[in-house]
Amino acid sequence: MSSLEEPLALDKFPNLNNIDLSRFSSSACRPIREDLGMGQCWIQGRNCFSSNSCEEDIEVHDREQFKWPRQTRDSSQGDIPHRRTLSLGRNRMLNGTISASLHLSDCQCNSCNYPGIMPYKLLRDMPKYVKIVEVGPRDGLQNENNIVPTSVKVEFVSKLVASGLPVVEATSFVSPKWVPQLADAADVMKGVKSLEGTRLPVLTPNLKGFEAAIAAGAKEIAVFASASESFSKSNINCSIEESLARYRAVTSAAKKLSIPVRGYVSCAIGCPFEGAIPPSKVSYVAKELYEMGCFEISLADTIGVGTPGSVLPMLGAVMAVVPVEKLAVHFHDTYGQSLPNILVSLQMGISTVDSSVAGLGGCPYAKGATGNVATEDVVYMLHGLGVKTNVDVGKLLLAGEFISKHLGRQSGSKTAIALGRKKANFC
Ligand SMILES: CC(C)(COP(=O)([O-])OP(=O)([O-])OC[C@H]1O[C@@H](n2cnc3c(N)ncnc32)[C@H](O)[C@@H]1OP(=O)([O-])[O-])[C@@H](O)C(=O)NCCC(=O)NCCSC(=O)C[C@@](C)(O)CC(=O)[O-]
Repeated sequence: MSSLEEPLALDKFPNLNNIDLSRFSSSACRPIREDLGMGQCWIQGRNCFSSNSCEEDIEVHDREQFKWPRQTRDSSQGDIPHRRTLSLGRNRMLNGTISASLHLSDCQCNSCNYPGIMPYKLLRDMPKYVKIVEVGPRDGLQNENNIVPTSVKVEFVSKLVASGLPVVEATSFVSPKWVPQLADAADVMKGVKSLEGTRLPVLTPNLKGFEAAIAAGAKEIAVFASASESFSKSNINCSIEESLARYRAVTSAAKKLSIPVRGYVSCAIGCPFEGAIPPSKVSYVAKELYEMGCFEISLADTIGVGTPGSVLPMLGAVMAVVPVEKLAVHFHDTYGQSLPNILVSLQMGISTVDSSVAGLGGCPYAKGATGNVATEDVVYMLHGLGVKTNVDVGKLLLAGEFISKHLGRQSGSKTAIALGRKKANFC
């Protein structure tokens, strides 16, 4: 049996912490100081002594004016136990696009210009912890043709909570005429409100929804605007400006009750009606939501058309107006681009990721969009990178298995399918 076919114990996910990255480096550039004749090179370090001095390069970069503010993380301000320092990274705007040039230690001198530097360059800025916002019970079930019984929804949320997910979006207080799948929101809240250890926000499109959510026991809510006029009209029957006015009323009512409000920006990359959405439109809506009091802004690729090439400029534009530690990303997997998009988002400093167990999801008002990126796949990637999530993978798989069984179809998570196959082989 080859090593790839051997069962991978859940606590033994491939982890970059266990990989000796130095084996990727050229013998001429080792992770220790060496006199190489031409000078000295220290692959991890900030120093390079040679006639083509790296220190000169570093000084030049240090003096560069950043075109958008590079926010530093402060673990005392939030739940992200990770501190990022400016000395480890920089971003540059070149010809209107983002150059994610991650390290001051990138060395252009003759003796250091080796591909071996890449693993450090790309992975050193990874957050130590990523907060996963599970949206399956809301984004997932809002798009199902068959209405899922309330008792199944309650058990589904309970299983997700048991897996250690820090946030599970439980349901939506929207018009039942618009989304009949979630018409039982108040009953779902009744069933889950005693669950402890996980935040259980709900979506509210207006004051009516907010009041109903609070009456049902919600302790946290989310509002959802769009960067596309046409999608705003289609999804919530009003213009972007009208929606922002509604959300100001909601955030102001929430503030009086000390209810935290999360804000979504839908169509952050593309719109099913308008096509590509300019980053400036996304940053405008994100800034408005942030300024009205949303504690976190989730940037949603509603129809899943983004690639790292379009996600980076969008993030760059938003990071100019909203601190990076207040941002989350929300990818649908229509073109299979979610994981690379998440990876570049982490490299840009984002450490909150929305996902949906079993890859459930989609918006009834965004035709052609498929499910969200599967939580199992995100967790597998993060754990593989050595990033903590506090999620128990075994229990997460059980939650995914539970809902997939109920819906009568295979999970949309590649990780769940692969690990399920392994389990079956060894039973
Ligand atoms: C916003 C509205 C209500 C406007 O809908 P409207 O028809 O313009 O509303 P209205 O104010 O004219 O009221 C019409 C009726 O709806 C009732 N109503 C009004 N508000 C509520 C409420 N909150 N809860 C329950 N009922 C409500 C209201 O009382 C009235 O009842 P009637 O007098 O006819 O009996 C409607 O368009 C709606 O509910 N839209 C929600 C659509 C939705 O949930 N879409 C999916 C979620 S967003 C999403 O998926 C994107 C996201 C977040 O996942 C990120 C991403 O991937 O992009």
